[in-house]
Amino acid sequence: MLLEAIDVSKTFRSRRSSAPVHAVQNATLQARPGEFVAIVGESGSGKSTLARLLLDLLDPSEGSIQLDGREVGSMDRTERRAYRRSVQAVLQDPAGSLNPRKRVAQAIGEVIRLHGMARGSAETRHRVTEVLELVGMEPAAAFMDRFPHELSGGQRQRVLIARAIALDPRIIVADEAVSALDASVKAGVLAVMADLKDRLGVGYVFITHDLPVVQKVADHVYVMRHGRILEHGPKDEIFANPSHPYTRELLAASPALP
Ligand SMILES: Nc1ncnc2c1ncn2[C@@H]1O[C@H](COP(=O)(O)OP(=O)(O)OP(=O)(O)O)[C@@H](O)[C@H]1O
Repeated sequence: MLLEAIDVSKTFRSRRSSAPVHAVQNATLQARPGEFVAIVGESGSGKSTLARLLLDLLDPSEGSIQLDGREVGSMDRTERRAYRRSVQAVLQDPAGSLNPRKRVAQAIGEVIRLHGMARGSAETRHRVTEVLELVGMEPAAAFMDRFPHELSGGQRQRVLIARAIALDPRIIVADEAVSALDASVKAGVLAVMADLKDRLGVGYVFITHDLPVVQKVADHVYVMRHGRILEHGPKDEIFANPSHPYTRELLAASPALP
C-alpha cells in the first residue's frame, strides 16, 4: 500500500483579510505501512494542514492525495469510508480528542461499532480489550471504565492510539502526538508506536517539531518550511548530511541532539 500527497497545495482564503494563506505549497510525500515517516518544521510551516489533507479532513486546492494510485477526491462513498479507516489520526489529547464524559471502553467501542468492526457488545468489548493490551494498558479491565481525567497524559495518548488501532489502519497520521508529554512518558508512548509498527505493520506519518524524537524513531524525514517541503530523505542522511541550509539550522538549534 502506498499513500501519497502529489504536488498538493492548500490555500486558505478568508473573506475578511485580503491576503490568502498558502499553508501548503506543492508538497509531495509518500508513506507506507511499516515505515515511520516524520515531517519536521517550525510552527506555521504547514505540517498540520498537510496532515489534515492526508486524513481527508480538508480538500486540496491543487494536486491530490492518492492511495495506491487512486485519488481520494474521486473515490465513491464506500471507498472513501475504507480510506478513512485505513488512514487514522492520533492527535494531541489536549486538542480535545477524547470526550471527557466518555469512559475508555465507550470511547473506543463506539468507533468500533460505527465502522462495523465488531457485532454486539461482547465482541466489541473483546476488541476493546485487545487494543488496550496492544498499547500496553494491562490488564485492560483496569482501564475500561475510567474517564479521561482518571488517566495520566501518557495513558490518554495510549487510549487514542488504541482507538486508532481498533480500526485496523495501515497508516496512522500522528500530529504532535507525544509533544506534550514528559521525557520518560514520551519514551513509553514512542515504544508502543514502534512496537505496533513491528507487530501490526502499521506505518506512521509523524508530525513534530521534536528532533530528538525524530532521530530516535523515524525511517524517513521530510523537512517543511513556509508550506513547502525543502528536502527529504532517509533519517540518517538528513541528520548526517542535510543538504538545505534551513535543515542545518534546525538541527543546530535542537537542544538534546548528541
Ligand atoms: N483553517 C485555516 N484558515 C486560515 N488559515 C489557516 C487555517 N489553518 C491553518 N492556517 C494557516 O496556515 C499556516 C500553516 O499552519 P499549520 O497549522 O498547518 O502549520 P504547522 O506547521 O502545523 O504549525 P504548528 O506546529 O504551530 O501547528 C499558518 O499560517 C496558519 O495560520
